[in-house]
Amino acid sequence: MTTKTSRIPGLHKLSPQERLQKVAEAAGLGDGVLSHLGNTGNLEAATADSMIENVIGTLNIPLGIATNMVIDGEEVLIPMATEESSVVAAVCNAARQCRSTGGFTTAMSGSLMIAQVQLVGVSNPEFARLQILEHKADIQAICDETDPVLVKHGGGFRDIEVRILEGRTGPMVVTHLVVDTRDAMGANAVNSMAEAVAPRIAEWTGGRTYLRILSNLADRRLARARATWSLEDIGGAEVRDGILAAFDFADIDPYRAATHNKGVMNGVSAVVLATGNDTRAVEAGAHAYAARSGQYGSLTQWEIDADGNLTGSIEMPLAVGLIGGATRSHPTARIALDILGVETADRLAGIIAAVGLAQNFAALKALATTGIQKGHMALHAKNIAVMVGAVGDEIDKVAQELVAKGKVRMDVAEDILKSLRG
Ligand SMILES: CC(C)(COP(=O)([O-])OP(=O)([O-])OC[C@H]1O[C@@H](n2cnc3c(N)ncnc32)[C@H](O)[C@@H]1OP(=O)([O-])[O-])[C@@H](O)C(=O)NCCC(=O)NCCSC(=O)C[C@@](C)(O)CC(=O)[O-]
Ligand SMILES: NC(=O)C1=CN([C@@H]2O[C@H](COP(=O)(O)OP(=O)(O)OC[C@H]3O[C@@H](n4cnc5c(N)ncnc54)[C@H](OP(=O)(O)O)[C@@H]3O)[C@@H](O)[C@H]2O)C=CC1
Repeated sequence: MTTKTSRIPGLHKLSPQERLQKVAEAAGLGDGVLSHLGNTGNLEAATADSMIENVIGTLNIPLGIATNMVIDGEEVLIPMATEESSVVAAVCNAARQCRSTGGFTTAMSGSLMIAQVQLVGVSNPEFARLQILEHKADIQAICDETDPVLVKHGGGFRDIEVRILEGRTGPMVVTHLVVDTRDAMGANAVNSMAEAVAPRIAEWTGGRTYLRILSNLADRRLARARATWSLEDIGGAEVRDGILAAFDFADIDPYRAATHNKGVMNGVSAVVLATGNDTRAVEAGAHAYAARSGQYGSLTQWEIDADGNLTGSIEMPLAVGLIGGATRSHPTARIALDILGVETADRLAGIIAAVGLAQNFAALKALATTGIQKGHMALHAKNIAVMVGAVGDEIDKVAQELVAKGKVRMDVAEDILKSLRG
């Protein structure tokens, strides 16, 4: 299927239905595709159209529930939106194995976001730095006037820090506005503040300001979670030592650390997405934080306690909100937040950190024992069955036979389906 032309002037001015017609003409889509995209499920086309641009439909991702989680002494059901099999099961599995020790304990470093204002064109950056710091009270007043609603909710300006960076184009003086954004992720609030403060910084220093935007390295908004897995619950010292060796590997090798942290993010991104938060913001923050020492490493830490049990901990930036973004506008995200029963963004961040830790435990345990394929592929078998065209009852039948044969492959699935259909 080739597209006739990608130049469709004014597409954005049409309704989703009209756009779909235009795209169908340009891309040569059939009636089946039109009715498929026309059915937007539980996200109404009008709502979707108010969320992003040039909407022609919606993409449904499964929403699963992870069970067994006890977080800060409370039982919590975790909604997870993901396209990947075994991710939800892995969290259930890890959480089940630390219930006897009380589950997960979480904490937040605060709900502080950083906005950066880049100043260039000053020949005396050290001098400019002090000029900016002297205006802390003015900066506070500008920031708080910019978002009185945030101030009413107990947030607002907290501090500034000014850094001097040596760039290829010359020195730059970078002002960090540290803002408490309470229950919002806070991008819009801090971006507005940075834009309001920037002309004044230029005025005070005689330089020129360019970028005025938040930093996704939200290291003043760290979520922390920890848990203990007893030797009895995990299956003995050999399993523990395998998990420790896996962690050691991740912490010294970026090739392994990337995969290790991908496992953590399987859980983190699934809850971030389910609650209508910004997955890219959280992912960028997580990976930048993992590389903060100069070498990319593990987001989690694994150790042995005085009794020989396995302890795990995680610390990562988690800029998520209960207000703003799609958290309120997407009806399913609102329901996900209700299922979690969270009342503050801090609580949501702590839960997400706990899910990341659980996810990492399950993956490392599988990797250090049976290997990832056994559990993961058994659950992926249904996907394979669908890929080869199984429908209805056939899906379970094909999947079960794939697992029984120990060969979860498309060619094998095709053969099984053929013989099922006689
Ligand atoms: C897959 C399991 C859970 C099987 O694990 P198992 O021990 O064979 O399962 P089980 O049948 O003995 O059940 C144990 C518990 O697991 C849960 N469980 C079990 N099955 C289900 C299911 N269908 N749906 C929901 N929950 C399930 C459930 O809590 C269950 O307890 P129960 O409720 O029965 O009392 C295990 O092998 C596992 O945790 N594997 C890890 C899977 C994983 O990490 N998947 C992510 C995708 S791979 C990846 O992207 C990341 C990676 C691996 O590359 C990261 C890295 O390298 O670090
Ligand atoms: N680099 C990045 O990560 C960027 C991300 N984004 C996007 O920004 C969005 C998130 O922006 P965000 O600023 O959180 O959302 P919003 O601006 O939609 O909502 C936050 C605002 O809600 C109001 N508010 C009401 N009650 C509260 C409360 N209890 N706590 C805090 N604020 C409250 C505040 O004031 P008021 O009513 O006055 O607004 C606050 O500024 C996401 O969609 C993200 O994708 C955008 C740009 C860059």
